[in-house]
Amino acid sequence: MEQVSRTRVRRKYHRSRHRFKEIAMTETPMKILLVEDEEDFRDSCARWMQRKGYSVTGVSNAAEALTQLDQKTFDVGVFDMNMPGMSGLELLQRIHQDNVEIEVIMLTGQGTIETAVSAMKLGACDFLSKPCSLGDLESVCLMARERKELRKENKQLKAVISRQRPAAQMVGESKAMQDVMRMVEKVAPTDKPVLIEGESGTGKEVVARSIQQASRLSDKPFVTINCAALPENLVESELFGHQKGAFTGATAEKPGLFEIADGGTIFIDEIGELPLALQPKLLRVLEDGSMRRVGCHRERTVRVRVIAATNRDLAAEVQAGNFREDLYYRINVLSLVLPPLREREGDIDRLIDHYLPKPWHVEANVRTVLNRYPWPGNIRQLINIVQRATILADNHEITLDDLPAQIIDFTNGVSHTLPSPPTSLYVKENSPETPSLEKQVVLGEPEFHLDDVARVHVLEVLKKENGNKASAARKLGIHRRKLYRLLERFSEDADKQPESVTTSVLD
Ligand SMILES: Nc1ncnc2c1ncn2[C@@H]1O[C@H](COP(=O)(O)OP(=O)(O)OP(=O)(O)O)[C@@H](O)[C@H]1O
Repeated sequence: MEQVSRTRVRRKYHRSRHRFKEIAMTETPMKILLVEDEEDFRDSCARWMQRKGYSVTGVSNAAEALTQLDQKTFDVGVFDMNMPGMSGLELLQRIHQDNVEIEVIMLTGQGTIETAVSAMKLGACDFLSKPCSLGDLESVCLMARERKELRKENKQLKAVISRQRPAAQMVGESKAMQDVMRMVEKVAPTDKPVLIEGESGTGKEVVARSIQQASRLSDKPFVTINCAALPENLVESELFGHQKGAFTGATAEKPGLFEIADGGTIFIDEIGELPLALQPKLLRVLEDGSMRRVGCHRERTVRVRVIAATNRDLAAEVQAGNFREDLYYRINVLSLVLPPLREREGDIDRLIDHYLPKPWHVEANVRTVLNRYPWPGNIRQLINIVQRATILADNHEITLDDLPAQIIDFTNGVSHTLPSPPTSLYVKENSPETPSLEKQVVLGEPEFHLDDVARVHVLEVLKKENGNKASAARKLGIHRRKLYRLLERFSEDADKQPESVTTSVLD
């Protein structure tokens, strides 16, 4: 037994010696609790480990060990099996009961299989038969410490994953939403990729979560990534992970979201923003589950269900050469199109009631106004307006005064002449005489363009934030990059407009 144990330790030691040395040098010094009643062995062992740069606390019995464990945290405990009073095994049992986070190595005098097996059953991560070389002891301590780090990382990842999984409640009884809910039920049980299309704020992520929760992978990880929220160069390492040293700043290896989601679901939001150069890599993982971390040659295989979302017209992006056609067909096996809020009859009131805290009330005329507004920012915008109103209003009653000017003005223009949203809106040139942007919305033209409503709203918010794009993006509930893109688009549109229809805020 002794021989087997030593050979095993040596083999592991030589295999990973180099790696452990690296860890030992780069991380905080390993903290070891050495519980050993033989004073000579304890002292020489502690001195040797300290010389190696580890922090060692040596005690002679289990009671002292428990006192130390009460006061400090340790990475690794080295417990002698046979000690007067409480044995090493009993000490191990005790710390197991108390949920102390420490990896334990048992030192056995006799080296019998039985004692080693009982120690492992009680949660020890390794054992060594005495007498043992200090080199072997160091090696098993380093392995134990690595195990502790991995456990910690695993816990953290699980915490991240569960935090990302709040209950997804889909409110909506309109015909349009009932159709969506039926589709969710249909697509959920398959493992096929799903593409969710819809304007910003229509609930694409909520629908993705509902699909995951109704699928057989509901108890497996659900991880999300928003391609628009990350700089291009980070998207790859977030999705696929990286090796240590793969790029400047990659100080440690890191698993990607595909590995974290292995066995579960990944939700790729704003997939239309995925850099073209990365698209073949996503295609591969969709085709056969194979992928490589950035900077690593080793191929890994994962099984992950992909749900993607976009608020762009992906088919048009394919036409424009911004999105690969083969990837488009791969992710578009099952697709769902979310209707904008203005097309969900009856849902605005339901959503107001859902997001309005008790005991708040909304005056009837406020509901009328909110039902007429076209909601370019969809449900997200409606939630913001409701929350804003509850901050401004008194006596738990929301009145017209508590709504933003752009919403009131919009409805004022239509209330007595048009029963539904106006047929056209556009922005006039901004001159010293012209009133605020929201007042420049001109109604009654032959066509209704939602883009123009969005432009007025976005520019108004930007103006209110004194041109500060970061805070305007926060106010709008969109990412800064999205705001830049919108401004770019508005600017292009403005170039195409007759000269009198430009927006000076863009300049
Ligand atoms: N059917 C719904 N019922 C209740 N709340 C909803 C519903 N759909 C969306 N929401 C809420 O609206 C907000 C926006 O939803 P979500 O983030 O899913 O939209 P999105 O389409 O993914 O937006 P983006 O394209 O900007 O990422 C969230 O707060 C979400 O909880």
